[in-house]
Amino acid sequence: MSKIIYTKTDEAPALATRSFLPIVKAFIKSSGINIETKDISLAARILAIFPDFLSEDQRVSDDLAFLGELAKKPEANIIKLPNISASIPQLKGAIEELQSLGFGIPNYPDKPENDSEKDIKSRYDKIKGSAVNPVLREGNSDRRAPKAVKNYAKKNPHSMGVWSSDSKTHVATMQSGDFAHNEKSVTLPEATSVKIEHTDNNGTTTILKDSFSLLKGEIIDATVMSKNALVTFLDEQVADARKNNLLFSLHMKGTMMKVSDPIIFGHAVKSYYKDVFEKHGDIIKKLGVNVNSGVSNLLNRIEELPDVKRKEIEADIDAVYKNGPAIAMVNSDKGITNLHVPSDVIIDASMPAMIRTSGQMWNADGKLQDTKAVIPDSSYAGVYAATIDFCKKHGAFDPTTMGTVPNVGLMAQKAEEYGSHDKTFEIGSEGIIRVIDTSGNVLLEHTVEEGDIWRMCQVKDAPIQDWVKLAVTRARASQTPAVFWLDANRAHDAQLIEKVNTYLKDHDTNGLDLRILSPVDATIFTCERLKEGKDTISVSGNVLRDYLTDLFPILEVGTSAKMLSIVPLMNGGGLFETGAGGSAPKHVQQLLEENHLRWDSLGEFLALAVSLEHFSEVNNNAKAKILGETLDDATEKLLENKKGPSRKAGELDNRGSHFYLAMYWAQELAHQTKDEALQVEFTPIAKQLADNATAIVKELNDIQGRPTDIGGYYEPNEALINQVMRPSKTLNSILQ
Ligand SMILES: NC(=O)C1=CN([C@@H]2O[C@H](COP(=O)(O)OP(=O)(O)OC[C@H]3O[C@@H](n4cnc5c(N)ncnc54)[C@H](OP(=O)(O)O)[C@@H]3O)[C@@H](O)[C@H]2O)C=CC1
Ligand SMILES: O=C(O)CCC(=O)C(=O)O
Ligand SMILES: [Mg+2]
Repeated sequence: MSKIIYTKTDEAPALATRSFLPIVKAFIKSSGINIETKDISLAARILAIFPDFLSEDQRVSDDLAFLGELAKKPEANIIKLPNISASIPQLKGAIEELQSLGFGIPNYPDKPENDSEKDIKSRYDKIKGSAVNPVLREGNSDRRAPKAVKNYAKKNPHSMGVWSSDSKTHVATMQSGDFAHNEKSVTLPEATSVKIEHTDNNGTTTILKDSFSLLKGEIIDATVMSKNALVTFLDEQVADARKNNLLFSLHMKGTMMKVSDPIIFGHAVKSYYKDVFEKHGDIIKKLGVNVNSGVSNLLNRIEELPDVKRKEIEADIDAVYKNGPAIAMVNSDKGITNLHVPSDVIIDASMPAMIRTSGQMWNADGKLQDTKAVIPDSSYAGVYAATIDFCKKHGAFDPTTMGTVPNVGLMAQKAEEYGSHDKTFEIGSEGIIRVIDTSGNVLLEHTVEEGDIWRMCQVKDAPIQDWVKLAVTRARASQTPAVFWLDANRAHDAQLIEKVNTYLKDHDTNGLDLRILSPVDATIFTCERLKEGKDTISVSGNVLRDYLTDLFPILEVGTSAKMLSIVPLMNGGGLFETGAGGSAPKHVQQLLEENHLRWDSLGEFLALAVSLEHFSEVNNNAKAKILGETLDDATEKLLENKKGPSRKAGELDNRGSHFYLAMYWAQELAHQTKDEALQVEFTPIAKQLADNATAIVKELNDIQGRPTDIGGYYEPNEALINQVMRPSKTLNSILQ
């Protein structure tokens, strides 16, 4: 019999799991549904790849590999919570914590000096960045705001910063020399294998990637970001921000684009702190500073220097801030800047948050200020530029009246840019890069210079067919116009457009409003409709899937955590993601400081309901269907009664909202009449929960306002974390 797999992840979602999962288990126990937990936290993923460094009893199974295989099977039913996509500083933090707990795992070698270190680094690099989602996502993406969520937002709008037409905020992006402008693309007429070669100016050829196979109909593309063009662009933007008194901010995806974007981030660090790097270049080099990990790496490394020298460099860093431009802050109280670590400012969440806040970001004085949003590659920057222009012209969107933008995203089987890590290279020397097939044909070729970033992407044909089908299905089911966000002038998109036109013919599209528009035109079209209260499905590639499923939800309902996020797996299984947002590290901090967890598990409630529905269909289990339906009703009631977590200690938090969900769920089960056994089982439970509501909420709120301890960040202590997340004796005993 199949089961539901629940993932254990990191940070706020993992805390929430300790409170929510016991409730779920108690509710489904009598219905013949098995739930099993798989640990894909950063810590578990590290331990899983170093069995040879661990004692027998410390070893853990590779749950991610297991789930990756499961995702390809029809019986898959996985509830996937957000996990950390680790930047190098986070990875090192996790390693240090695990070592301090007695796990003998090796350090991360920044510059491996022998084969053993190379092996260690390559193992760690597989865990780095976005390493979970691409493995599990064996299907395309269907993300939308459920009606109940949308209605709640209309009645209880979140705050929206006003937009004025004289805002100086703007997007700065490259006009040439970037990935967008250098892209080349072909569709393969037949299956083949290709290798990637670099030939330098002396004719010496190096294999960058050995032969790997490609399928018939697969679209491949390759492109290059010129280092010189990038550095010139960044220098100009720093100067322009200074001149116009704008905050300098950089927005990119250092986690998902884990090879290319940290390099670009490093160039931005060097550009912004140019005076420091010019004056102290030798020492910085000697210290082995890794700029790609952000300015925090420089700050940590100079700690090793004698006081006088360290103070001199610190003074020069301060001078950079003084001479400007001012830099956007992640946390102005703690002096954490936009360039501290590459994982703090992630474009999918950072740009929408800024657009929601009148186009402003925080400066060092803790005040909001107009911003230059630097998005080096121009492939998708125009979407944000067009949204900002729209807000300047029409003012901020109004959550009480605006429409909604569901997304159908092409993402299966590591589609497009997000699958390019193993084919991305920082170029060592001037020359030519070629993608060559087994017959010696050159499929793609670029002239490159030292320091350029070259990458190749693929998207297979079957996922494209599945994506087109999903788009038509959603357009039909919701009777909503759907726009393919594809740019006929972009090499990759031009190939994709041909396929879209071909595969649309496989479906009945009669009466549907389906269009293909460039991302900028699609933004304008969608925003105009959105403002008028009309809905428009965005059908997009993998990067825009990521960007748009934060952009519109954050504007519409305040956070992407409230999204229903389904991945119908191509082999028939279901992957149910919980919301579209991340793991919000600052929520953990608040829990530790004041024992209040403001993480909202709404996305998890929605995901569990669809997972139960899927379970019922696959296993012919009528009870699972009822559990799913009643859970949805309970979620709606939770929204109506405003029992989501508050931001303030002493008020209802994540744990309290779980209690209310449990109570409403029990009440719905007690009221339904389709299954008598469930009704009989849950009637007394509903009564007990309701009778004890005041006491339970008091137990859950009274403990707040004081620091608490869970014994670790990446690998918290199980006993402590369970205690902290389940503090109500009354609730625990009812669940029992
Ligand atoms: N699917 C996955 O596994 C994903 C993982 N990530 C990872 O998450 C981490 C943080 O990413 P980041 O870009 O900061 O994005 P987050 O979504 O974690 O945070 C952005 C902001 O959204 C709000 N928010 C998000 N989720 C919730 C929730 N459930 N309840 C309440 N508020 C919420 C909070 O804002 P506010 O202050 O306005 O309340 C939060 O500060 C990174 O490690 C990233 O790689 C990111 C995206 C998806
Ligand atoms: O996997 C990740 O790092 C983030 C995923 C993400 O942001 C998304 O899918 O929306
Ligand atoms: Mg995202």
